[in-house]
Amino acid sequence: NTVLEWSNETLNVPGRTVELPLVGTNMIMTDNVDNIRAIMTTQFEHFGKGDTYRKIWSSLMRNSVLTTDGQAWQDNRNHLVAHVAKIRPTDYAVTERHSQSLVKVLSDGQPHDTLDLLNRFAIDVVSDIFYGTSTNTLVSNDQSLRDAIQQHKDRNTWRNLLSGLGALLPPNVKACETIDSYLDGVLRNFSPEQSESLEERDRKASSLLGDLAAQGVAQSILKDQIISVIVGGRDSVAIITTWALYELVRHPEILHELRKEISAGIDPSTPINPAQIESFVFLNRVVLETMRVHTSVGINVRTALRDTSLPTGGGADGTSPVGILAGTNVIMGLDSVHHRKDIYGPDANVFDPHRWDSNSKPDTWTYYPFNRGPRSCLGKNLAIMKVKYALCRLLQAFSVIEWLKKADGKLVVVDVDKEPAMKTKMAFNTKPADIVWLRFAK
Ligand code: HEM
Repeated sequence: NTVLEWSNETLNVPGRTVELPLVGTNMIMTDNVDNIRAIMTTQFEHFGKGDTYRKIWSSLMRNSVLTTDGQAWQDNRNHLVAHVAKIRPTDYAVTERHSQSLVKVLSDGQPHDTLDLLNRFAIDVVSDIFYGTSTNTLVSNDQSLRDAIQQHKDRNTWRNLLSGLGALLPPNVKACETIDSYLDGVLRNFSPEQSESLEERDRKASSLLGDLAAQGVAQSILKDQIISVIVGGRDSVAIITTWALYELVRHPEILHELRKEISAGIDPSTPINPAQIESFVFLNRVVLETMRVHTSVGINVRTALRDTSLPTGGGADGTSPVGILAGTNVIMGLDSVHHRKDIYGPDANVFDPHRWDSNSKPDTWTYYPFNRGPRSCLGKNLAIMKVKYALCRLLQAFSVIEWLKKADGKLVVVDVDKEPAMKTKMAFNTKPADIVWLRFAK
């Protein structure tokens, strides 16, 4: 649970680039922004997810945009771009519906595993938007899909850590079958004509799945696209919203300021429209700061697809180019950049949305919650909308939010002034190391 602190300390050398002495694999770690820029953009073709990652993760993410490189990746991205990169007006109504389900579940006065509920919220919204039939995990007793994705990730995180050896180990076969049978069911039951209303029929027909199916795209490619929006659109939204709530509870004065902005701008009984979300300047700063302090892909790895070099970070003074052999794994310490004191100042580790008061547009090469360049997040706009929408509705619905922790087998309310900060763990994404138990009250 200290991987982020470790990466930041380890990189505190001239050139901020180090070779990690691991047996059986070449590994370089860097948070030098010139090197990150090269990997993400100027030398984009030299680096990719690589064969080992694909062998391990295709059991969950198939041959989708999330696992492929080269032409296969480009083809996948082309299938998705028109739908995933834009927000349709109906997406707000969908997000409103699932936000209300979230509020309902949280209204029982009990502490909840916030990340789990927000994962369910996120998957319910993306399934509804991209193929018109929500997983409805927030309201259903059947959590088999959620459990299968989790079990799959838990096993594969270990396989990933073992790198080439991990690729030889089997994935969680039962979880694979559950996910595959879910995807088959989505395709089998997809029928816009049988919708209950004209609005629903049009929404399904013009969705990602409706559009690709109408173009005659093969079934296995359709499954690749569906799983990429489910996996891509789930964890990060939940992680960022969970960290935002956690930071708001720990900073009552910021929570108060945000509540004021939201309550002056929207009515709890009418859906929130795009202009209203756009108008919330402080909400934007809270989300920007949450994604800086708690980057959901805080460590991102690329494999060199050929012999190449990084522009800087080598030699005694850290300014020479660094030779990179094909197959070398290069770890980008993105969270580490976000905590660099030479970039963000002496208070780089402090959560302070006001740091964005005079500069509400982050610098491209020192702020990367969504990556940069050709492989940046396709769902960025939707992601930000979902996070903001959920926060607005939760803060409107509940006037009290408490953070609880387990002590002697019981959950007790935390004294936020005394409680040490939550650690971050590495598990596919970078996320809270412990369960974030929150209790909401009206
Ligand atoms: C706050 C929420 C989100 C964050 C912080 C986030 C962040 C990221 C990051 C860092 C990547 C690059 C991953 C890599 O290089 O391996 C990525 C890729 C991607 N994201 Fe997101 N994401 C979020 C939400 C979403 C949503 C809602 C969708 C919608 C379906 C989505 C779809 C994708 C897709 C399809 C890719 C793959 C792009 C490619 O490889 O070409 N993301 N995201």
